[in-house]
Amino acid sequence: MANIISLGGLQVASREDLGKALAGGGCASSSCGSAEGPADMAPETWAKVKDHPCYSEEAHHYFARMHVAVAPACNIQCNYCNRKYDCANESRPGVVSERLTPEQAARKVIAVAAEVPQLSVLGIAGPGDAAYDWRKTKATFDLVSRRLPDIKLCLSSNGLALPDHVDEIVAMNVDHVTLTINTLDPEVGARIYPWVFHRGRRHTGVEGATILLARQMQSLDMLVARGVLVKVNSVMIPGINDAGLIELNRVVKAKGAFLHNIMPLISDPAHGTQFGLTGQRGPSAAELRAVQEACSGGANLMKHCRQCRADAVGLLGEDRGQEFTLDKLPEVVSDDPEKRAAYRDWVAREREDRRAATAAAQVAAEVVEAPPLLVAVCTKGGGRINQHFGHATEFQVYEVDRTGVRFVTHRRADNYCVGGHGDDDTLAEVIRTLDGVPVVLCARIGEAPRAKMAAAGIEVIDAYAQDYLEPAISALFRLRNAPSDTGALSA
Ligand SMILES: C[S@@+](CC[C@H](N)C(=O)[O-])C[C@H]1O[C@@H](n2cnc3c(N)ncnc32)[C@H](O)[C@@H]1O
Ligand code: SF4
Repeated sequence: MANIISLGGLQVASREDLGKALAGGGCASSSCGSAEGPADMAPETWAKVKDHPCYSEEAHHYFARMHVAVAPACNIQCNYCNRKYDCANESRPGVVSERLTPEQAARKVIAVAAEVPQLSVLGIAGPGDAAYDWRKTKATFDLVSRRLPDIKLCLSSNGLALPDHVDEIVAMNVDHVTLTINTLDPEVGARIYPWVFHRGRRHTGVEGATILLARQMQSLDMLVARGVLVKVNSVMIPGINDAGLIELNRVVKAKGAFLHNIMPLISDPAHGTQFGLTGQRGPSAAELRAVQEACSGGANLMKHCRQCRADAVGLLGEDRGQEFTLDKLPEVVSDDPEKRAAYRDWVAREREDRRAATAAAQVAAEVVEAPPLLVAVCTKGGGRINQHFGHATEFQVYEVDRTGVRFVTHRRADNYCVGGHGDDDTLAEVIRTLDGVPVVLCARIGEAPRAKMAAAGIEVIDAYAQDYLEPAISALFRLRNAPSDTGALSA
């Protein structure tokens, strides 16, 4: 088993086989395109983010992250958070199946790294606060970095305790930190944070929110000054902090944040949070998108966040955490860095091909005069249309026009197909999920669900099976809007 590589259910014996298995068709490997990253990003920054699934949308098609639940304690209370330590079935931040000691966590990371060659990042995102529960965070990072020096370390914090540990964070080579900052206004903060605990005292209301905000700004400044890439998370809470998010985006950009992740409040009475119990709703997809669009020109936005659990394992959008619970870990774990190195090598060549194919398709699409089109794709990784429609638990939505193909968002849907049989209720849920998206690209679909989708006004196309996402979407756009004299690709 030492050389087996698995990706999204595929198991292959070598890097070459992995390429073939994922590619099916599409481009052959070549060395065209540029490995330097996006034109507007310094090469040294690209080197830090190119394999980080949260910091690069492109990377999230190839690389996996894992969180270990070593930091249960928290120094503030957020009205949207209820941490659960033994919960297997809720998929939201702050929830884990089991808390781990640093030693258990290190054993788990080594076991996952040996099984999942896509693993590139270890994050500590609670379930409490990684900077407040610092001793355990640091012990875990120390153990893991000694055994797995190629795995990037990152952490997530509300910022209150973080200034006390910035120098240790830098010394440990943690070059990605997520700070949650929900508002610049302490009056608004008082409606989100009932209390904060700082320097041995509990502070409530505007006083607590003022202390928290000052420490968050200090954390951001200190991290940026030391060259750490900062992602700012903001939870969008309609009627409470939404009006201030555009200004917040402007300010964190001015202070040097690398990314801003405006994410929807998850609120359900069953979660037992204060907001869930008082009926505070989360934003609709349209409300979230409107704020994100209004932020254009400000800090770059992360739009591919899956708001994962504090013990998530795998590619974003898949959670393999239950495969790696403590009871399933071998007593003695050994690493296989060769497998990860081979995988990264393969990804580098794949990315070159994908970029070259995207650039060629873009040139062809530039002639088209047509309004933008939204296209959903079914993918299980690798940047390709390689998933059966009935196996998709989420759809990735792109917008295409003559200027190019842009990732917009993902939309979750229940898996309607179990054992090859469609279920009408779940198909109806998929149709609701895809509201406003007229086309889906997938690897395969049965005739019955295709007809039902068509009756709902959504065309599902499997003619681009195994192709890279962007070139396929460009080709479709061109086909739909082909100038009459040029003809078009056929789908
Ligand atoms: C569980 S926290 C752990 C890290 C740290 N304590 C913090 O708050 O940044 C991870 C992220 O989940 C977010 N989060 C927690 N509960 C949420 C909810 N109900 N809806 C949306 N985001 C939530 C937090 O705001 C934070 O950005
Ligand atoms: S700071 Fe993080 S862990 Fe603490 S209550 Fe808020 S969301 Fe939960």
